Amino acid sequence: MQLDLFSQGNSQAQWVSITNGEYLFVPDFFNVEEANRHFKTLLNDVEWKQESMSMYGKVIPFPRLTAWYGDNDKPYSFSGIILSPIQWNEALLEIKAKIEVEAKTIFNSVLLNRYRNGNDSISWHTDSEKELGLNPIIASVNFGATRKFQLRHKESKEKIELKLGHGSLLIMGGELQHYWQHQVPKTKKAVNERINLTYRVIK
Ligand SMILES: O=C(O)CCC(=O)C(=O)O
Ligand SMILES: [Fe+2]
Repeated sequence: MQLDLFSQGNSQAQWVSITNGEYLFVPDFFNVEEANRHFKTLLNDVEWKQESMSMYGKVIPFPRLTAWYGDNDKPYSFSGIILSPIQWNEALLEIKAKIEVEAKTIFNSVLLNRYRNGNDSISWHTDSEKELGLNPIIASVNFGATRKFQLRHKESKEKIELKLGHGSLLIMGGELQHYWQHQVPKTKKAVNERINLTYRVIK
């Protein structure tokens, strides 16, 4: 098969077509030195918060730390909470510039999740808030521990599992957010911290 290098980003990864969506996975998008540097910087420099949500009159802390950065001040609603972005820092802009080439998309915000151990997780959901528009491109960057990322088709219940490791990039596109839910399940294995960044375009 002939690769059309000019129609691609800077890696040679291929988009994978699935029923009702597509994704591109680049396991070593950042080399180890870059990934180590970003991981350390993000652990220290990001204003990590313990957010919580109210359900049936109870306050339930999210099983992870979060932060929301971006270049506009449109508030963003997520899992029942409203987040206002903090202005970009240097590390987040450096990562943004690199993934924009691959995604052929200019992002204006990023949601960060910090999974402190195997007990931290994110349960089944779609990234289909109306601020993201139709068929959003979402670029997910991973540093630190490898965790399972699962996709599940809403109708057929088909499952796809990826292991998102240190320095990897996963871009989701097409109709994927409308037809597939995703999660990072808890694990009983001893796992170190992991940081995930999902770059998004808020309309
Ligand atoms: O941590 C991950 O890989 C996924 C995070 C996620 O799905 C989200 O922030 O919406
Ligand atoms: Fe998500």
